[in-house]
Amino acid sequence: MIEFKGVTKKFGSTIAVDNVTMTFPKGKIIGLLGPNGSGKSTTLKMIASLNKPDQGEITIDGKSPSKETRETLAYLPEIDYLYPWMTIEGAGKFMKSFYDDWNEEKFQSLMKFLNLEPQMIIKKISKGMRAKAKLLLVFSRNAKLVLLDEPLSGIDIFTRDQIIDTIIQDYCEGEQTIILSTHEIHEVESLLDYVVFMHQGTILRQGEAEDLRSEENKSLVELMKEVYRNENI
Ligand SMILES: Nc1ncnc2c1ncn2[C@@H]1O[C@H](COP(=O)(O)OP(=O)(O)OP(=O)(O)O)[C@@H](O)[C@H]1O
Repeated sequence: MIEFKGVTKKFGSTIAVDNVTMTFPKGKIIGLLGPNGSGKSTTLKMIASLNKPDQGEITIDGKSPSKETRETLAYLPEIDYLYPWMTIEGAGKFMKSFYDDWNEEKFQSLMKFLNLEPQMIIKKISKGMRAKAKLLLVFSRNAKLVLLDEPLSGIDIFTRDQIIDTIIQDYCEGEQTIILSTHEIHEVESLLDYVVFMHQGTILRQGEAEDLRSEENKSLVELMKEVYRNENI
């Protein structure tokens, strides 16, 4: 379980996350949803211990984000962080040297599933392939907590389906927690157990996807449109 208590993060005069108190439940696929600039990436970076809150406290199973918690989580950043000169296989070896939870068997089978080749060089492959390579490196670890920042951004619909299939392929409900940020909820609606709607650094609404759907008698896409319409977005 990840808890935020009065968490604020500022960049100069911009308040990226504004006094947020909330809980991300364990063992679920959680959608962190919201328009551009609502604070999704900053939230994920603070969980990944890449940014520190200016105020408040974050705990992951009772521990503050640190080098130790970072080693047990897998984080897919929005940016292209892969070394351009590396091959897919080389990138795998690189990650393997860092993480004890690396699963070589999973790496090999997922590489085939994603139609990636060991000798492909990162700088020579397409953007969609690089997105798949990033996902390959994240899901080749047996991490209990997976943070995916905009995994579908700029990816064509065929590759999107493959990425969604990868996310659910080995997902073990109750054991692994996946938090994924996106503003493209229609693509991931069927995947999500739990949703958090963010806007201007605050949480507008959160809850079990099923409960929200039945309470409101609406799909999450319709609900999201309504939530943000009320905020005049
Ligand atoms: N390193 C930074 N320096 C300055 N401002 C930042 C930095 N990171 C985020 N911000 C600002 O904080 C606010 C929240 O940004 P954040 O990237 O968390 O939002 P987001 O919901 O992930 O947006 P997007 O969907 O566009 O990725 C924005 O106004 C952004 O410009």
